[in-house]
This record gives sequence, C-alpha cells and structure tokens, in this order.
Amino acid sequence: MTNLTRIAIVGAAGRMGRTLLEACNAAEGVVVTVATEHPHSPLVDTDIGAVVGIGANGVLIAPSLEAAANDFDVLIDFTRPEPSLEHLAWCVAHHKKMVIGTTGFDEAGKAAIRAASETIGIMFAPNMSIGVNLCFKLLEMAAQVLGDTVDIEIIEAHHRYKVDAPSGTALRMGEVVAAALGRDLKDCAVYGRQGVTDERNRKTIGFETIRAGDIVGDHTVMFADIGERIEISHKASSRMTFAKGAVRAAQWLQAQEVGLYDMQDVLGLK
Ligand SMILES: NC(=O)C1=CN([C@@H]2O[C@H](COP(=O)(O)OP(=O)(O)OC[C@H]3O[C@@H](n4cnc5c(N)ncnc54)[C@H](O)[C@@H]3O)[C@@H](O)[C@H]2O)C=CC1
Ligand SMILES: O=C(O)C1=N[C@H](C(=O)O)C[C@H](O)C1
Repeated sequence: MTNLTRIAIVGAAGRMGRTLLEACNAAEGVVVTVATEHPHSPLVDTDIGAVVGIGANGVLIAPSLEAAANDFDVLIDFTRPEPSLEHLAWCVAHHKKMVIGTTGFDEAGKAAIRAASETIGIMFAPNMSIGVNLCFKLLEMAAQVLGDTVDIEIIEAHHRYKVDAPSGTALRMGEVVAAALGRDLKDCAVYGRQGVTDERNRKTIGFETIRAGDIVGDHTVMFADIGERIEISHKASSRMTFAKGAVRAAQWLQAQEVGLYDMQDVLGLK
C-alpha cells in the first residue's frame, strides 16, 4: 500500500499549471504523471519539466486526457470554465477525483459541479491559500459583530491577464459576509458605481475591481462606520501559496469519499 498520489495537471503551461508542477516537485508523496494543454498549444508533445525549467521529467504535454485514464489519481484544474466543465464530464465518466481552482463559472457551471459531486469527489475553491481561508472565518465573525450598522465594500486587485471579475475570492467573501448578515448576495451586491448614485444604502455590499500589472491577488473587505472602520486584507505575493494549497487538497481528496468539498474542509476550518 503506497501513499503516493499521482497527479494530472490540465492547463499545465499556464501561470498556475507551471507553479503547480513546481509545487508537486517540491512536495513529498505526490508525483505528476499527466500534463495537458489546449489542443492547439505549440507546447503539445513537449516535456512539461523542460517547459517549466525544472528539468525534463519524461511527462509529455498531451492535447487531452483521452489516453490518461489509468495514469493518475487526482486531476488538478486551473484553466477556464469551459475546459474545466469538459474535464469534469471526463472525470465523472472515468471516476476520477478533481480539484477545481478555476473561477468565473456561471450558475449552470456551478450546478454541473454540484451534480458531478454525487458521482466523484470534488474539491472546489476560488482560493487555495491558507490566509484567504482564514480570512473567510474572520469575515464571518466581523460581520456577525458589526451587523447592519456598517457599510461593506470588497476591493480586489489582480494582474492584467485576469479575465473574470470580480474575482472568485471576492465573490466568496461577499457570500460569506452576506450569509452572516442573513442576506442573499444576489439581492444586495453592487458592482462598481458611476454617475449619480444616490446616497449609499447600508444593506448593499459593494465590489470594486482593479486590473493592473503583475499583481498576484489582493483582497480587502472594509466595514466602515461613522468614526471608525475595520479592514480585513489578504495580499498574495506568489502563486506558490495557491499551488501548495491545491497539492495539499489533492492529497487530502484522495482519501475522501464522493462529495463536494472546499478548502475549509481540507484545512479543518469547518
Ligand atoms: N483557486 C485558486 O486558488 C486560484 C484560482 N485561479 C484561477 O485559475 C484559473 C487559471 O488561472 P491562470 O493559471 O492565471 O490562467 P492561464 O491563462 O495562465 O492558464 C490557463 C491554462 O489553461 C490552458 N487551457 C485552456 N483550455 C484548455 C484545455 N481544453 N485543455 C488543457 N488546457 C487548457 C491554457 O492554454 C492556459 O495555459 C483562473 O480561473 C483563475 O482565476 C488562479 C489562481 C489561484
Ligand atoms: O486569476 C488569478 O490570478 C486568481 N484568481 C483567483 C480568484 O479569482 O479569486 C484567486 C487568486 O486571487 C488569483
């Protein structure tokens, strides 16, 4: 009986894919046995270790998961919603466990993930850093103590290449705060402001998005009253914090039954 977890990384040449390979390489008990990229990528058929700069490891980048059914235990997916849902369907068909870090799913995509978790084990989280998941707990406490007396604003900043807004983490922060206040985020979210806005409605939760340069990922939730304000902030300075969390999640998920889990489950924060 071995504790080795064999990992497949899809989107392996992306920003997170590359960092995941480095994280797996540095971790004990995991080995990357499968790597894929978009079928039109010029990197298909090249060695992923050589691409990432950690030295050739004999794992060639494949254009799909088609030939990989017997070659890994847990799939890690940080791509885009559309390919993630294709990978999800493949994992259901082949009874493979899946860690999903992709953000930007619509309601139908999230429903597909929930449905798939009746057949396979899935760990789905918009942010896999320990710090952000601790912040979710702090936010819950802050919202419960401060109640409806404060104005709540969520400010996030990311690199120029990010394609979804607000970030998945910012939206989850909004959900956590809204739930603690007995609100539904769908009814109280305000995304940006412009022109004549009228005075602020204290029951709303505002979102502001910054896209600039190479910012890895900053999130601040502001609880502002008259006379004082509290800010809970997290700033990621390296993608390795997300990658280490994803690798930890894959090892944890290997031992779990069918079901839908998040990073709070992995970290024992529930
Ligand atoms: N949950 C978390 O902790 C984190 C989540 N993310 C999310 O992860 C996602 C990816 O982020 P990045 O790595 O920055 O993006 P990226 O654009 O650098 O990487 C995505 C990769 O997926 C590849 N890809 C696209 N279609 C594919 C297919 N059919 N098969 C295989 N590969 C395919 C692309 O070619 C690209 O290399 C985003 O949704 C982002 O928001 C990012 C960081 C942390
Ligand atoms: O796209 C990114 O880079 C990140 N995306 C995640 C999100 O949308 O919350 C997590 C992290 O902040 C980096």
